[in-house]
Amino acid sequence: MRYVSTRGQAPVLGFDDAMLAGLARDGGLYVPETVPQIPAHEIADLAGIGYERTAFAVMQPFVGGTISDAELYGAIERAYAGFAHAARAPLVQIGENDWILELHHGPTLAFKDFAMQLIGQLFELVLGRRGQRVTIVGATSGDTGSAAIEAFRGLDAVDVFILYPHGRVSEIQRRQMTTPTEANVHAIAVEGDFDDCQALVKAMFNDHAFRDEMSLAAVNSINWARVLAQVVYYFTAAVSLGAPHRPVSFSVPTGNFGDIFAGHVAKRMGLPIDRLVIATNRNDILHRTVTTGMHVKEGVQPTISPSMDIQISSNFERLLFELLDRDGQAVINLMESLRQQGGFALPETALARLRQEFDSGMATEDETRATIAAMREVTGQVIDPHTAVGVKAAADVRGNAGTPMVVLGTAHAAKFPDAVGQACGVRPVLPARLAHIELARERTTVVPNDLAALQALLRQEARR
Ligand SMILES: Cc1ncc(COP(=O)(O)O)c(C=O)c1O
Ligand SMILES: N[C@@H](CCOP(=O)(O)O)C(=O)O
Repeated sequence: MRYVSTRGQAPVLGFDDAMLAGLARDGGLYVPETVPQIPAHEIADLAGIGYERTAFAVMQPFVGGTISDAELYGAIERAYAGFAHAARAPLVQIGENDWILELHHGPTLAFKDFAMQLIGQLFELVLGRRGQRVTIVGATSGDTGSAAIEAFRGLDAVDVFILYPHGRVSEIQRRQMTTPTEANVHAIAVEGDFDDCQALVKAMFNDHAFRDEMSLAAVNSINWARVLAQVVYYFTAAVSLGAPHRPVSFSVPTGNFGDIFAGHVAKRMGLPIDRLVIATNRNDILHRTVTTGMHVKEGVQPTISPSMDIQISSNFERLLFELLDRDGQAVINLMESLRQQGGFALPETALARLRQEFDSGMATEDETRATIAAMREVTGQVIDPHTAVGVKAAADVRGNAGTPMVVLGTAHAAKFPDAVGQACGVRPVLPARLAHIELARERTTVVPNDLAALQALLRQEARR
Protein backbone atom coordinates (compact mmCIF):
# COMPACT_ATOMS: atom_id res chain seq x y z
CA MET A 1 0.00 0.00 0.00
CA ARG A 2 1.26 3.49 -0.86
CA TYR A 3 0.33 6.74 0.85
CA VAL A 4 -0.26 10.12 -0.80
CA SER A 5 -0.49 13.58 0.75
CA THR A 6 -3.76 15.52 0.86
CA ARG A 7 -1.85 18.43 -0.69
CA GLY A 8 -0.47 16.34 -3.53
CA GLN A 9 3.08 17.67 -3.41
CA ALA A 10 4.94 15.37 -1.02
CA PRO A 11 6.72 12.10 -1.85
CA VAL A 12 4.49 9.03 -2.05
CA LEU A 13 5.51 6.67 0.79
CA GLY A 14 5.02 3.11 2.02
CA PHE A 15 3.28 2.43 5.33
CA ASP A 16 6.38 2.43 7.54
CA ASP A 17 7.77 5.67 6.06
CA ALA A 18 4.36 7.37 6.25
CA MET A 19 4.10 6.29 9.89
CA LEU A 20 7.52 7.70 10.78
CA ALA A 21 6.97 10.88 8.73
CA GLY A 22 3.70 11.86 10.46
CA LEU A 23 2.98 15.13 8.68
CA ALA A 24 3.76 15.10 4.95
CA ARG A 25 6.53 17.46 3.84
CA ASP A 26 4.06 19.66 1.92
CA GLY A 27 2.11 20.26 5.15
CA GLY A 28 -0.60 17.78 4.18
CA LEU A 29 -1.70 14.50 5.77
CA TYR A 30 -1.01 11.05 4.40
CA VAL A 31 -3.91 8.90 3.20
CA PRO A 32 -3.86 5.50 1.48
CA GLU A 33 -3.78 5.63 -2.30
CA THR A 34 -6.80 3.30 -2.37
CA VAL A 35 -9.08 2.01 0.36
CA PRO A 36 -9.10 -1.81 0.56
CA GLN A 37 -12.52 -3.48 0.61
CA ILE A 38 -13.64 -6.21 2.97
CA PRO A 39 -16.50 -8.11 1.30
CA ALA A 40 -19.67 -8.84 3.31
CA HIS A 41 -18.90 -12.55 3.79
CA GLU A 42 -15.51 -11.70 5.28
CA ILE A 43 -17.11 -9.14 7.59
CA ALA A 44 -19.52 -11.87 8.72
CA ASP A 45 -16.53 -14.11 9.45
CA LEU A 46 -15.23 -11.55 11.98
CA ALA A 47 -18.04 -12.46 14.39
CA GLY A 48 -16.67 -13.99 17.56
CA ILE A 49 -13.00 -14.09 16.53
CA GLY A 50 -11.85 -11.55 19.13
CA TYR A 51 -10.39 -8.06 19.03
CA GLU A 52 -6.83 -8.97 18.04
CA ARG A 53 -7.76 -11.11 15.05
CA THR A 54 -10.24 -8.50 13.86
CA ALA A 55 -7.52 -5.86 14.19
CA PHE A 56 -5.23 -7.95 12.02
CA ALA A 57 -7.90 -8.52 9.34
CA VAL A 58 -8.78 -4.82 9.17
CA MET A 59 -5.27 -3.36 9.25
CA GLN A 60 -3.19 -5.88 7.30
CA PRO A 61 -4.23 -4.66 3.82
CA PHE A 62 -3.08 -1.12 4.74
CA VAL A 63 0.23 -2.28 6.18
CA GLY A 64 1.19 -5.24 4.01
CA GLY A 65 4.52 -5.08 2.23
CA THR A 66 6.56 -3.20 4.79
CA ILE A 67 5.77 -5.10 7.99
CA SER A 68 5.34 -8.89 7.81
CA ASP A 69 2.10 -10.56 8.89
CA ALA A 70 3.86 -12.23 11.83
CA GLU A 71 5.36 -8.91 12.94
CA LEU A 72 2.00 -7.16 12.68
CA TYR A 73 0.12 -9.82 14.60
CA GLY A 74 2.81 -9.89 17.29
CA ALA A 75 2.61 -6.11 17.66
CA ILE A 76 -1.20 -6.26 17.94
CA GLU A 77 -1.05 -8.96 20.62
CA ARG A 78 1.48 -7.04 22.70
CA ALA A 79 -0.41 -3.75 22.26
CA TYR A 80 -3.68 -5.01 23.76
CA ALA A 81 -2.35 -7.54 26.29
CA GLY A 82 -2.42 -4.91 29.05
CA PHE A 83 -6.03 -3.81 28.55
CA ALA A 84 -8.24 -4.30 31.58
CA HIS A 85 -11.19 -5.87 29.71
CA ALA A 86 -11.08 -9.18 27.85
CA ALA A 87 -13.20 -7.73 25.02
CA ARG A 88 -10.87 -4.70 24.81
CA ALA A 89 -13.80 -2.52 23.58
CA PRO A 90 -17.00 -3.83 25.19
CA LEU A 91 -20.49 -2.61 24.30
CA VAL A 92 -22.81 -1.50 27.11
CA GLN A 93 -26.53 -1.19 26.43
CA ILE A 94 -28.09 2.13 27.47
CA GLY A 95 -31.46 1.96 25.68
CA GLU A 96 -33.57 -0.34 23.57
CA ASN A 97 -31.25 -0.06 20.59
CA ASP A 98 -28.65 2.32 22.00
CA TRP A 99 -25.15 1.43 23.15
CA ILE A 100 -21.94 2.86 24.50
CA LEU A 101 -18.72 1.41 23.11
CA GLU A 102 -16.36 1.60 26.09
CA LEU A 103 -12.95 2.62 24.84
CA HIS A 104 -11.42 3.39 28.21
CA HIS A 105 -9.99 0.06 29.32
CA GLY A 106 -6.43 0.79 28.16
CA PRO A 107 -3.59 1.94 30.41
CA THR A 108 -4.41 5.68 30.34
CA LEU A 109 -8.21 5.36 30.35
CA ALA A 110 -9.03 6.92 26.98
CA PHE A 111 -9.58 5.71 23.42
CA LYS A 112 -6.13 6.99 22.47
CA ASP A 113 -4.58 3.83 23.94
CA PHE A 114 -6.01 1.71 21.13
CA ALA A 115 -3.79 3.41 18.57
CA MET A 116 -0.95 4.58 20.75
CA GLN A 117 -0.19 1.19 22.30
CA LEU A 118 0.00 -0.28 18.81
CA ILE A 119 2.12 2.42 17.21
CA GLY A 120 4.48 2.23 20.19
CA GLN A 121 5.08 -1.40 19.18
CA LEU A 122 5.36 -0.55 15.47
CA PHE A 123 7.78 2.34 16.04
CA GLU A 124 10.00 0.08 18.14
CA LEU A 125 9.97 -2.54 15.40
CA VAL A 126 10.72 -0.21 12.50
CA LEU A 127 13.28 1.97 14.34
CA GLY A 128 15.08 -1.13 15.64
CA ARG A 129 15.26 -2.59 12.17
CA ARG A 130 16.69 0.65 10.76
CA GLY A 131 18.95 1.49 13.70
CA GLN A 132 17.25 4.91 13.78
CA ARG A 133 16.13 7.17 16.63
CA VAL A 134 13.46 9.89 16.62
CA THR A 135 12.16 12.86 18.58
CA ILE A 136 8.40 12.66 18.96
CA VAL A 137 6.59 15.98 19.32
CA GLY A 138 2.90 15.91 20.04
CA ALA A 139 0.13 18.33 20.97
CA THR A 140 -2.55 17.33 23.42
CA SER A 141 -5.73 18.71 24.86
CA GLY A 142 -5.41 16.06 27.56
CA ASP A 143 -5.54 12.45 26.41
CA THR A 144 -3.17 11.98 23.47
CA GLY A 145 -0.30 13.20 25.65
CA SER A 146 -0.62 10.65 28.42
CA ALA A 147 -1.30 7.84 25.95
CA ALA A 148 1.85 8.76 23.99
CA ILE A 149 3.95 9.02 27.12
CA GLU A 150 2.70 5.65 28.32
CA ALA A 151 3.47 4.02 24.96
CA PHE A 152 6.98 5.46 24.55
CA ARG A 153 8.29 5.97 28.10
CA GLY A 154 11.73 4.49 28.64
CA LEU A 155 12.36 3.64 24.97
CA ASP A 156 15.99 4.22 24.03
CA ALA A 157 15.31 5.17 20.43
CA VAL A 158 12.71 7.83 21.25
CA ASP A 159 12.44 11.16 23.07
CA VAL A 160 8.88 12.35 23.65
CA PHE A 161 7.91 16.02 23.96
CA ILE A 162 4.23 16.64 24.68
CA LEU A 163 2.77 20.15 24.48
CA TYR A 164 -0.39 20.78 26.47
CA PRO A 165 -2.33 24.01 27.06
CA HIS A 166 -1.29 25.41 30.45
CA GLY A 167 -4.19 25.24 32.92
CA ARG A 168 -6.65 23.79 30.41
CA VAL A 169 -6.51 20.04 31.05
CA SER A 170 -7.99 18.21 34.02
CA GLU A 171 -5.75 17.63 37.04
CA ILE A 172 -5.68 13.88 36.44
CA GLN A 173 -4.82 14.36 32.76
CA ARG A 174 -1.99 16.71 33.74
CA ARG A 175 -0.66 14.34 36.39
CA GLN A 176 -0.67 11.46 33.94
CA MET A 177 1.76 13.48 31.82
CA THR A 178 3.88 15.12 34.50
CA THR A 179 4.51 12.26 36.95
CA PRO A 180 6.39 9.71 34.78
CA THR A 181 10.05 9.78 35.79
CA GLU A 182 11.74 8.44 32.63
CA ALA A 183 14.40 10.73 31.19
CA ASN A 184 13.01 10.48 27.65
CA VAL A 185 9.66 12.01 28.67
CA HIS A 186 9.05 15.79 28.57
CA ALA A 187 5.70 17.39 29.45
CA ILE A 188 5.57 21.02 28.30
CA ALA A 189 2.86 23.46 29.36
CA VAL A 190 2.32 26.03 26.61
CA GLU A 191 0.85 29.42 27.43
CA GLY A 192 -1.98 29.09 24.93
CA ASP A 193 -4.80 26.77 23.91
CA PHE A 194 -4.74 23.41 22.13
CA ASP A 195 -4.86 25.04 18.69
CA ASP A 196 -1.69 26.94 19.60
CA CYS A 197 0.00 23.68 20.67
CA GLN A 198 -1.02 21.94 17.45
CA ALA A 199 0.13 24.92 15.35
CA LEU A 200 3.54 24.80 17.07
CA VAL A 201 3.88 21.10 16.32
CA LYS A 202 3.00 21.65 12.67
CA ALA A 203 5.36 24.64 12.45
CA MET A 204 8.22 22.46 13.72
CA PHE A 205 7.45 19.88 11.05
CA ASN A 206 7.21 22.52 8.35
CA ASP A 207 10.65 23.86 9.31
CA HIS A 208 12.40 21.17 7.27
CA ALA A 209 15.90 21.92 8.53
CA PHE A 210 14.77 21.57 12.14
CA ARG A 211 12.66 18.53 11.32
CA ASP A 212 15.65 16.73 9.80
CA GLU A 213 18.10 17.89 12.45
CA MET A 214 15.88 16.48 15.23
CA SER A 215 14.47 13.50 13.27
CA LEU A 216 10.97 14.59 14.25
CA ALA A 217 8.13 12.09 14.37
CA ALA A 218 4.45 12.70 15.07
CA VAL A 219 1.98 10.65 17.08
CA ASN A 220 -1.04 12.91 16.84
CA SER A 221 -3.75 11.72 14.51
CA ILE A 222 -1.96 13.57 11.71
CA ASN A 223 -0.14 10.22 11.70
CA TRP A 224 -2.11 7.82 9.49
CA ALA A 225 -1.22 4.83 11.70
CA ARG A 226 -3.20 6.44 14.55
CA VAL A 227 -6.35 6.69 12.44
CA LEU A 228 -5.92 3.17 11.06
CA ALA A 229 -5.80 1.54 14.49
CA GLN A 230 -9.04 3.34 15.39
CA VAL A 231 -10.89 1.83 12.40
CA VAL A 232 -10.85 -1.55 14.11
CA TYR A 233 -13.37 -0.91 16.88
CA TYR A 234 -16.02 0.25 14.40
CA PHE A 235 -15.79 -3.28 12.97
CA THR A 236 -15.90 -5.11 16.31
CA ALA A 237 -18.89 -3.03 17.48
CA ALA A 238 -20.88 -3.23 14.24
CA VAL A 239 -20.30 -6.97 13.82
CA SER A 240 -21.44 -7.60 17.42
CA LEU A 241 -24.67 -5.77 16.58
CA GLY A 242 -25.41 -7.69 13.39
CA ALA A 243 -23.24 -6.28 10.60
CA PRO A 244 -22.95 -7.00 7.73
CA HIS A 245 -26.62 -8.06 7.84
CA ARG A 246 -27.83 -4.81 9.36
CA PRO A 247 -26.49 -1.26 9.37
CA VAL A 248 -25.28 0.50 12.50
CA SER A 249 -24.89 4.23 13.29
CA PHE A 250 -22.19 5.83 15.43
CA SER A 251 -22.11 9.06 17.43
CA VAL A 252 -18.55 10.23 17.94
CA PRO A 253 -17.39 12.90 20.42
CA THR A 254 -15.24 14.96 18.10
CA GLY A 255 -12.37 17.43 18.29
CA ASN A 256 -9.53 16.78 15.87
CA PHE A 257 -11.81 14.63 13.65
CA GLY A 258 -9.48 11.61 13.84
CA ASP A 259 -11.84 9.18 15.53
CA ILE A 260 -14.80 9.90 13.29
CA PHE A 261 -12.60 9.88 10.20
CA ALA A 262 -11.70 6.31 11.21
CA GLY A 263 -15.44 5.57 11.05
CA HIS A 264 -15.57 7.06 7.56
CA VAL A 265 -12.72 4.74 6.52
CA ALA A 266 -14.53 1.71 8.00
CA LYS A 267 -17.59 2.62 5.96
CA ARG A 268 -15.54 2.95 2.78
CA MET A 269 -14.04 -0.47 3.44
CA GLY A 270 -17.55 -1.93 3.24
CA LEU A 271 -18.81 -1.85 6.84
CA PRO A 272 -22.53 -0.99 6.69
CA ILE A 273 -22.51 2.24 8.70
CA ASP A 274 -25.73 4.21 8.34
CA ARG A 275 -25.02 7.61 9.96
CA LEU A 276 -21.87 9.06 11.49
CA VAL A 277 -22.80 11.74 14.03
CA ILE A 278 -20.25 14.48 14.69
CA ALA A 279 -20.77 15.37 18.36
CA THR A 280 -19.19 18.61 19.57
CA ASN A 281 -19.12 20.71 22.71
CA ARG A 282 -19.36 24.53 22.55
CA ASN A 283 -16.30 24.48 20.30
CA ASP A 284 -18.64 23.58 17.51
CA ILE A 285 -16.89 24.50 14.25
CA LEU A 286 -17.68 21.08 12.78
CA HIS A 287 -21.35 21.17 13.81
CA ARG A 288 -21.62 24.61 12.20
CA THR A 289 -19.90 23.30 9.08
CA VAL A 290 -22.52 20.56 8.67
CA THR A 291 -25.46 22.82 9.41
CA THR A 292 -24.37 25.96 7.52
CA GLY A 293 -21.67 24.90 5.05
CA MET A 294 -19.34 27.54 6.51
CA HIS A 295 -16.13 26.30 8.14
CA VAL A 296 -15.19 29.31 10.27
CA LYS A 297 -13.00 29.20 13.37
CA GLU A 298 -13.74 31.07 16.55
CA GLY A 299 -11.66 31.34 19.73
CA VAL A 300 -11.34 28.13 21.74
CA GLN A 301 -13.62 28.14 24.79
CA PRO A 302 -12.71 26.06 27.86
CA THR A 303 -15.34 23.41 28.71
CA ILE A 304 -15.83 20.44 31.04
CA SER A 305 -14.96 18.20 28.07
CA PRO A 306 -11.51 19.78 27.62
CA SER A 307 -10.10 17.19 25.21
CA MET A 308 -12.55 18.48 22.61
CA ASP A 309 -11.67 22.15 23.08
CA ILE A 310 -10.42 22.42 19.52
CA GLN A 311 -11.31 24.70 16.62
CA ILE A 312 -8.79 23.65 14.01
CA SER A 313 -9.59 20.00 13.36
CA SER A 314 -6.58 18.46 11.68
CA ASN A 315 -8.27 15.46 10.15
CA PHE A 316 -11.05 17.44 8.55
CA GLU A 317 -8.42 18.01 5.86
CA ARG A 318 -8.45 14.26 5.13
CA LEU A 319 -12.21 14.35 4.63
CA LEU A 320 -11.98 17.51 2.51
CA PHE A 321 -9.53 15.71 0.23
CA GLU A 322 -12.18 13.02 -0.36
CA LEU A 323 -15.08 15.48 -0.66
CA LEU A 324 -13.07 17.42 -3.28
CA ASP A 325 -12.34 14.34 -5.41
CA ARG A 326 -8.75 14.16 -4.14
CA ASP A 327 -7.81 17.51 -5.66
CA GLY A 328 -4.71 18.52 -3.67
CA GLN A 329 -4.65 22.07 -5.04
CA ALA A 330 -8.27 22.64 -3.96
CA VAL A 331 -7.32 21.45 -0.45
CA ILE A 332 -4.35 23.84 -0.39
CA ASN A 333 -6.64 26.74 -1.37
CA LEU A 334 -9.15 26.02 1.41
CA MET A 335 -6.42 25.50 4.02
CA GLU A 336 -4.83 28.80 2.99
CA SER A 337 -8.17 30.53 3.36
CA LEU A 338 -8.62 28.98 6.83
CA ARG A 339 -5.17 30.24 7.81
CA GLN A 340 -5.43 33.72 6.33
CA GLN A 341 -9.13 34.58 6.51
CA GLY A 342 -10.17 32.30 9.37
CA GLY A 343 -12.48 30.11 7.31
CA PHE A 344 -14.04 29.06 4.03
CA ALA A 345 -17.35 28.08 2.47
CA LEU A 346 -17.57 24.42 1.50
CA PRO A 347 -18.26 24.04 -2.23
CA GLU A 348 -21.86 22.90 -2.79
CA THR A 349 -21.13 19.37 -4.00
CA ALA A 350 -18.72 18.83 -1.12
CA LEU A 351 -21.35 19.97 1.37
CA ALA A 352 -23.97 17.68 -0.14
CA ARG A 353 -21.57 14.73 0.11
CA LEU A 354 -20.73 15.62 3.71
CA ARG A 355 -24.42 15.65 4.64
CA GLN A 356 -25.03 12.35 2.84
CA GLU A 357 -22.85 10.58 5.38
CA PHE A 358 -22.67 12.76 8.49
CA ASP A 359 -25.11 14.27 10.97
CA SER A 360 -24.01 16.58 13.75
CA GLY A 361 -25.05 17.77 17.19
CA MET A 362 -23.74 20.11 19.87
CA ALA A 363 -23.97 20.04 23.65
CA THR A 364 -23.75 23.14 25.83
CA GLU A 365 -22.15 22.81 29.24
CA ASP A 366 -25.54 22.53 30.95
CA GLU A 367 -26.67 19.91 28.45
CA THR A 368 -23.50 17.89 29.05
CA ARG A 369 -24.05 17.97 32.81
CA ALA A 370 -27.74 17.10 32.43
CA THR A 371 -26.83 14.14 30.21
CA ILE A 372 -24.34 12.81 32.78
CA ALA A 373 -27.03 13.10 35.47
CA ALA A 374 -29.74 11.48 33.36
CA MET A 375 -27.50 8.59 32.37
CA ARG A 376 -26.67 7.91 35.99
CA GLU A 377 -30.33 8.04 36.98
CA VAL A 378 -31.80 6.04 34.12
CA THR A 379 -29.08 3.47 33.40
CA GLY A 380 -26.82 3.55 36.45
CA GLN A 381 -23.83 4.33 34.20
CA VAL A 382 -21.38 7.06 35.26
CA ILE A 383 -20.08 8.52 32.01
CA ASP A 384 -17.42 11.12 31.31
CA PRO A 385 -18.24 14.55 29.83
CA HIS A 386 -16.93 13.70 26.34
CA THR A 387 -19.06 10.58 26.13
CA ALA A 388 -22.00 12.66 27.39
CA VAL A 389 -21.60 15.01 24.44
CA GLY A 390 -21.86 11.96 22.18
CA VAL A 391 -25.00 10.71 23.95
CA LYS A 392 -26.65 14.15 23.69
CA ALA A 393 -25.87 14.52 19.97
CA ALA A 394 -27.09 10.99 19.25
CA ALA A 395 -30.42 11.77 20.92
CA ASP A 396 -30.75 14.99 18.90
CA VAL A 397 -30.44 13.32 15.53
CA ARG A 398 -31.76 9.82 16.27
CA GLY A 399 -33.59 8.70 13.13
CA ASN A 400 -34.60 5.11 12.45
CA ALA A 401 -34.90 3.53 15.91
CA GLY A 402 -34.46 0.11 14.29
CA THR A 403 -30.84 0.93 13.48
CA PRO A 404 -28.54 0.46 16.47
CA MET A 405 -26.87 3.69 17.61
CA VAL A 406 -23.44 3.31 19.18
CA VAL A 407 -21.93 6.22 21.10
CA LEU A 408 -18.15 6.06 21.37
CA GLY A 409 -17.30 6.17 25.09
CA THR A 410 -14.01 7.94 24.66
CA ALA A 411 -12.74 8.33 28.23
CA HIS A 412 -13.15 6.98 31.76
CA ALA A 413 -15.18 9.24 34.05
CA ALA A 414 -12.39 9.18 36.65
CA LYS A 415 -10.26 11.42 34.44
CA PHE A 416 -12.77 14.20 35.15
CA PRO A 417 -13.86 13.59 38.76
CA ASP A 418 -14.85 17.19 39.56
CA ALA A 419 -17.06 17.72 36.51
CA VAL A 420 -18.69 14.30 36.80
CA GLY A 421 -19.16 14.56 40.58
CA GLN A 422 -20.84 17.95 40.23
CA ALA A 423 -23.11 16.71 37.46
CA CYS A 424 -24.39 13.48 38.99
CA GLY A 425 -23.33 13.41 42.63
CA VAL A 426 -20.98 10.46 42.19
CA ARG A 427 -17.28 11.28 42.24
CA PRO A 428 -15.60 8.55 40.18
CA VAL A 429 -12.33 7.15 41.52
CA LEU A 430 -9.26 6.15 39.55
CA PRO A 431 -8.63 2.42 39.05
CA ALA A 432 -6.06 1.21 41.62
CA ARG A 433 -3.32 0.86 38.99
CA LEU A 434 -3.33 4.65 38.50
CA ALA A 435 -4.00 5.84 42.05
CA HIS A 436 -0.29 6.61 42.70
CA ILE A 437 -0.31 9.61 40.33
CA GLU A 438 -2.48 11.62 42.71
CA LEU A 439 0.44 12.06 45.10
CA ALA A 440 3.50 11.66 42.87
CA ARG A 441 5.89 14.55 42.23
CA GLU A 442 5.20 16.49 39.02
CA ARG A 443 7.78 17.52 36.42
CA THR A 444 6.83 20.07 33.75
CA THR A 445 8.28 23.06 31.88
CA VAL A 446 6.13 26.10 31.16
CA VAL A 447 6.94 27.81 27.84
CA PRO A 448 5.48 30.82 26.01
CA ASN A 449 3.56 30.25 22.79
CA ASP A 450 6.72 30.84 20.79
CA LEU A 451 8.26 28.58 18.15
CA ALA A 452 11.87 29.70 18.66
CA ALA A 453 11.71 29.17 22.43
CA LEU A 454 10.31 25.71 21.94
CA GLN A 455 12.86 24.72 19.33
CA ALA A 456 15.64 25.87 21.68
CA LEU A 457 14.17 23.72 24.45
CA LEU A 458 14.01 20.65 22.22
CA ARG A 459 17.59 21.12 21.05
CA GLN A 460 18.73 21.36 24.64
CA GLU A 461 16.74 18.43 26.05
CA ALA A 462 16.66 15.79 23.29
CA ARG A 463 19.22 13.00 23.53
CA ARG A 464 20.64 12.75 20.01
C1 LIG B 1 -11.90 11.87 25.58
C2 LIG B 1 -11.88 12.38 24.18
N1 LIG B 1 -13.02 12.37 23.49
C3 LIG B 1 -13.05 12.83 22.22
C4 LIG B 1 -11.95 13.36 21.61
C5 LIG B 1 -12.05 13.84 20.20
O1 LIG B 1 -11.46 12.92 19.32
P1 LIG B 1 -10.90 13.40 17.91
O2 LIG B 1 -9.86 14.40 18.21
O3 LIG B 1 -10.33 12.17 17.30
O4 LIG B 1 -12.03 13.98 17.18
C6 LIG B 1 -10.74 13.42 22.31
C7 LIG B 1 -9.50 13.97 21.73
O5 LIG B 1 -9.06 13.63 20.71
C8 LIG B 1 -10.70 12.88 23.61
O6 LIG B 1 -9.55 12.85 24.29
N1 LIG C 1 -8.20 15.44 22.06
C1 LIG C 1 -6.86 15.19 21.76
C2 LIG C 1 -6.27 16.23 20.87
C3 LIG C 1 -5.25 15.65 19.94
O1 LIG C 1 -5.88 14.75 19.10
P1 LIG C 1 -5.16 13.70 18.20
O2 LIG C 1 -6.12 12.57 18.09
O3 LIG C 1 -4.88 14.38 16.93
O4 LIG C 1 -3.88 13.25 18.84
C4 LIG C 1 -6.10 15.00 23.06
O5 LIG C 1 -6.68 14.54 24.00
O6 LIG C 1 -4.94 15.30 23.14
